[in-house]
Amino acid sequence: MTAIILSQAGLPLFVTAVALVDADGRVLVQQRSAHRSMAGLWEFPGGKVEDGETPEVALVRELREELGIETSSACLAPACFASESLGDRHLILLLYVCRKWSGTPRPLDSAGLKWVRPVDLHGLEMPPADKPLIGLLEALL
Ligand SMILES: Nc1nc2c([nH]c(=O)n2[C@@H]2O[C@H](COP(=O)(O)OP(=O)(O)OP(=O)(O)O)[C@@H](O)[C@H]2O)c(=O)[nH]1
Repeated sequence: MTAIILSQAGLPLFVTAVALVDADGRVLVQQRSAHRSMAGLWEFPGGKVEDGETPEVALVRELREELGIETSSACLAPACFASESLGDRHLILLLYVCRKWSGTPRPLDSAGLKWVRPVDLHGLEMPPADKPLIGLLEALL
């Protein structure tokens, strides 16, 4: 059982993200653009869960906004999560796996996209919260 630690600033920050997996077993990552925190790092597409949203609804929205693709909650399989301090907030990062969507991903809100084999995620510069997720994802895919 994992305890969720509340920061003094309030509730943890819930972020929902996805490993889109293609027919060759590769995973899509996007590069954070220059104007954002952690610029240049590679991350899984996704974002903050807004008030009134489930993590799945938020992820469907984020994939439309960030990549221009369509999927549905039923196509999002919960995979693993990370629990990491961001300093002033505590991040809970929920990672899903998705193998079914329509459209071709485009970098609508990032500096670029690339498809990588799960083992090659270890060689990418990713946010600290993502590091423990890589091995878990490798074991699942
Ligand atoms: N989408 C996504 N966010 C991640 C990952 N790993 C990770 O630490 N995060 C963090 O989760 C938050 C996601 O917020 P967001 O994508 O909705 O918004 P944002 O980048 O504009 O946030 P910002 O205010 O930190 O710049 C960011 O603080 C981001 O750094 C990841 O793999 N994917």
